Formats: sequence, structure tokens, C-alpha cells
Amino acid sequence: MTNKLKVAVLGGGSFGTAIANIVALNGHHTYLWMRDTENAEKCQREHENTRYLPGFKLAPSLQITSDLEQAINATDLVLVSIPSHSFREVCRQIKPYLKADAIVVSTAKGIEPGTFNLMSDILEEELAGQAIGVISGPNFAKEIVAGQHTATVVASEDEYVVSTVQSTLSSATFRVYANQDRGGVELAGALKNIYAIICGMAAAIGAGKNTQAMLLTRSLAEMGRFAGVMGGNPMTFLGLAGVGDLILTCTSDLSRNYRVGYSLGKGQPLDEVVSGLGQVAEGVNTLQQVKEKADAMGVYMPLVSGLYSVLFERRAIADVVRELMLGEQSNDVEYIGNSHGQ
Ligand SMILES: NC(=O)C1=CN([C@@H]2O[C@H](COP(=O)(O)OP(=O)(O)OC[C@H]3O[C@@H](n4cnc5c(N)ncnc54)[C@H](OP(=O)(O)O)[C@@H]3O)[C@@H](O)[C@H]2O)C=CC1
Ligand SMILES: O=C(CO)COP(=O)(O)O
Repeated sequence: MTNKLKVAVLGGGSFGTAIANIVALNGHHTYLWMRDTENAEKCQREHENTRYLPGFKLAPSLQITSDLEQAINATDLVLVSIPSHSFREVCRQIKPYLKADAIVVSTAKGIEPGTFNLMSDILEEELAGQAIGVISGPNFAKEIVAGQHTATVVASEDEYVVSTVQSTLSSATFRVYANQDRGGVELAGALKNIYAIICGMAAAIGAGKNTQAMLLTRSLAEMGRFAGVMGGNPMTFLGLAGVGDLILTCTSDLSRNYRVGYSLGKGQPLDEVVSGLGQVAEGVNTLQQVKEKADAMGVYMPLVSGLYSVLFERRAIADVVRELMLGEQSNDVEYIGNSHGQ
């Protein structure tokens, strides 16, 4: 597609800002909406989001506003970069302003507490009739705005959504792959945050590369097993949104979830770590939602159970590690179909 679209990105945090900047640099008429008027005016004036992405100049054409109607009105494509805890609330706010044929795409990586809704389930519920999709992949906001070569995945059952997102976002530094497994892609983005916390915690207690490789591989097995039971395609987990994002977030302290795990591993209490972060770490909530769901569905997720018992049942990390290592010996690679398998 060569024509220029009107695009709105909702959420003035690190990822919303990075995505809006890509779209604006591609020449689309782009609005970044944030709720904080003072910060919106400052970002617009300075062409920089000093609160979330200091040091990176944004495209001069990017319009930054706290006026939701201005951002959404007549918009062809809306990208929702609001954390899962507030995602539904913002979808309700935009509904009155949306064009009937606007595409709405989630970029959030979380699960709604209580309902186990993924963000695109919320889009379906709140914005029935709109064409929808999701974006997920190994995508640190900081590296995107720094122009690092990056790839992501757009997933939708609707071919028009996929092709529109690909043509609007792709550039010489940002590549967009397609997938039809919306639920699998979305679940992958949410689940990997749990394992990033575990890997951060492991690093804090001195884990070496053997341990890191074991954790990454068993995390992938656990993610695929859970997704299979939830109706996702386990093969999705071999792609960028699965193993790609798992590697990224489990091996870097650019990940907020990894940093949460690291601080916990160093003995800091959970509430202190979370409140000190100043940005969202979706993995803590996702852990609670997945633990509950896995228990209810009888899915074997020893890493999820172990982390949950450290964070919410006050068990010592060393005891949990010992129990995991001495658990019943099992197979390396599970056969697809044996999705509950141990
Ligand atoms: N950062 C990254 O590298 C990536 C993040 N993601 C995902 O994107 C989502 C957003 O993350 P990210 O941008 O990093 O988060 P941040 O913590 O950096 O920013 C969150 C943003 O959401 C805004 N917000 C929160 N609640 C509301 C609300 N009720 N109404 C309006 N705005 C609200 C905040 O506004 P305020 O500043 O006013 O509080 C802030 O601008 C998450 O699900 C994350 O997992 C996905 C890929 C990469
Ligand atoms: O999802 C991310 C990169 O793909 C960002 O991870 P964190 O939310 O842990 O920072």
C-alpha cells in the first residue's frame, strides 16, 4: 500500500512512543495519544518523551496530544499500547470516536485479571465489528527508537489487517512478519514475561550459562504446552513472538520483567520492586493469572508454580530450585498432542 494513512497510537509510555515514531517516520499522519496533558505538551514541544525514552529525538511530524477525539477521529489504524490493567478502560473511551472501518491492533503483552481475557478478546468485546489484530515480538522500545534492526509479528485472521500493518510499520530497520494464530502470538508475548522474571532471579543468584540454557528451553516447553491446551498453535512458539521474545527478555536487563526478577533474587520485597520500577512489568500479574488457569486445567507448569510459590507463598528460592531439580525425571521433547504431558 502506498497511500498514507491516519494512524493513532494510544499510550505515551515507552512502547507506544517507539511504535508511533516508526509510523511517523514512514510518512503516515500519526498521532500519539497520552492521558497526561502536561507531558503531551512537553513531548510535542521537545520532540522527545523525556519521561519514558529520554535521549531519543522523535520524528518532527509526529503529533503528540492528550485530546483523544483529535487522535481517533477519522483514523484508519489504531494501535493500542496501554498496559493490560487499563486496556479495557481505554477501549471504552475510544469507541464513540472510531470509524466503522478502522483497524484496531493491540501491542500489549498481558492478561486481564479475573477473566483471563487476552487484549484482543477485549477488543472483540468492547469494539465489536471492528477489524482487529495484535503485534508481538522481540521488541525493546529503546532499541527500536535507536534504529536497531528489529522484527515483529502481526497476527490476525483478517488478511487486510495483516497487510495494512505490514505496509504501515515496515521500514529498513523494522520488519513485520505475518501469523494467523492471533491467540498463540498474544499468549507468547504475555507468557514470556513470567520466564523473564525467573531468568532475572537466576542471574541474581549467580546462575551460569548451563542453567540459563536449561531455563530458556524448559520455559519454551512450558509455554507451548500451556498454549496448546488454550487452543494456540505450539508451532507459533518457534517463531519471533515465541522463542524470539523469550530469548530477548530472558537475557537482558533492558527487560523490566527481568529486572524485577533480578531485584527479587537479590532479596528486595515484591511491592518495593514493583513500585520502584516506574513502568509496567506485566509478568507479575500474568503469573497469577496463568497459575490459576493452569491449576484449573491441570496443565503441568513447574516453573510457573515454583515462581508463584516464591512470590506469593514466601518460599525460599533455594528450596524451590532444589525441588524443581529433584522432581520426577521426564522427557526432553514432548510430542505435540501430549499437551498435558510431563
Ligand atoms: N516497552 C517495551 O519494550 C515493550 C512493551 N510492550 C507492551 O506494551 C504495553 C505498554 O508497555 P509500555 O509502553 O512499555 O509501558 P510503560 O510503563 O512504559 O507506559 C505505560 C503507558 O500507559 C499509560 N497508561 C496507563 N494506564 C492508562 C490509562 N488508564 N489511560 C491512559 N493511559 C494509561 C501510561 O500513562 P502515564 O504515563 O500517564 O502513567 C504510560 O504512558 C505493555 O503491555 C508491554 O508489555 C510490548 C513490546 C515492547
Ligand atoms: O516485551 C518486551 C520486549 O519484547 C519488553 O519486555 P519488558 O516488558 O520486560 O520490558
